[in-house]
Amino acid sequence: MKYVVIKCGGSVFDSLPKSFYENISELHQSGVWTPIIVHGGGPLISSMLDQMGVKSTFINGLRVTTEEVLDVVEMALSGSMNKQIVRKLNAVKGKGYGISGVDGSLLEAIPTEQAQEQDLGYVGEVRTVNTSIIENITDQGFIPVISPIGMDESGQRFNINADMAASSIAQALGAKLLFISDIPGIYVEENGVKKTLHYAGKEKIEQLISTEVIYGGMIPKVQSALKALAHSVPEVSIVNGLEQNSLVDFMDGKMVGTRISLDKEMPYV
Ligand SMILES: Nc1ncnc2c1ncn2[C@@H]1O[C@H](COP(=O)(O)OP(=O)(O)O)[C@@H](O)[C@H]1O
Ligand SMILES: CC(=O)N[C@@H](CCC(=O)OP(=O)(O)O)C(=O)O
Repeated sequence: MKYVVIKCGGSVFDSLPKSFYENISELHQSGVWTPIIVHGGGPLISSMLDQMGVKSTFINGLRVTTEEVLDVVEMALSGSMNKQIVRKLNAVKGKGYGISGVDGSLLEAIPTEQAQEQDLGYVGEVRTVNTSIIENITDQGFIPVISPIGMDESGQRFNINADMAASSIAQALGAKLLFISDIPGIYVEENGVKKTLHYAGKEKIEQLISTEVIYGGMIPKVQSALKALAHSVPEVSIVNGLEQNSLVDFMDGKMVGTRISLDKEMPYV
């Protein structure tokens, strides 16, 4: 089976058009590609924490996660966000099947190195993806919709950045990986003019992080993209979910958003 992991960012979720879900459903029905949705929900978590008067901070794009924050993260992601996406898919005759990384121990997690070094609390990364859970769902004709909460052997939950979770799932399946976000790709500024890169190689990305042109939530996104490419993921792009055909164009191999690569030069231009 040929999989494509579609990571849907919380930044753009509220604005995604119905056609976004129709495109995923049509892709699934075409029978060539099996989509898997991995979603975030950072803005919803932040607003729920705000309402509760709990302060929340980020270090290099990762949320410092106490036990109290973890409760809200799980509610927002595995409850609200996950079910909203399933409903939106099902409303266009897609066959969404919501599952959290905890269910069936889909995402076995360990604390990230950064969590240990910088006191991020319960921030995890994926150690193992139990792909049989995904295969069972897709074999039954469903589109898995996955929230990025992981668990270790002792039952401890971890908050996993959704870009990192999507990358790990794509690596485990050798799937294509598409990041849907609220920007048309990676921005750079040249002579005071902001432009979007159509292509970004590893060296360029490292330079953009070190010069802070890439910051915040874009850091784990590009790092996850590079890690995926180094581990059997054939293609990774970042696209704007608000552009009508971004998913279809990506699947057709057209130039859309920013294509990430390990190479300095774009391989096919
Ligand atoms: N160089 C850059 N180009 C584009 N966006 C960037 C860049 N550096 C940081 N960002 C920020 O990254 C955000 C996307 O990451 P994030 O907020 O985590 O979104 P998502 O919820 O879609 O994963 C953009 O909205 C933008 O504010
Ligand atoms: C550790 C960490 O930062 N986890 C993220 C999980 C959600 C997420 O990644 O959502 P987006 O894709 O919308 O950014 C968080 O708590 O916000």
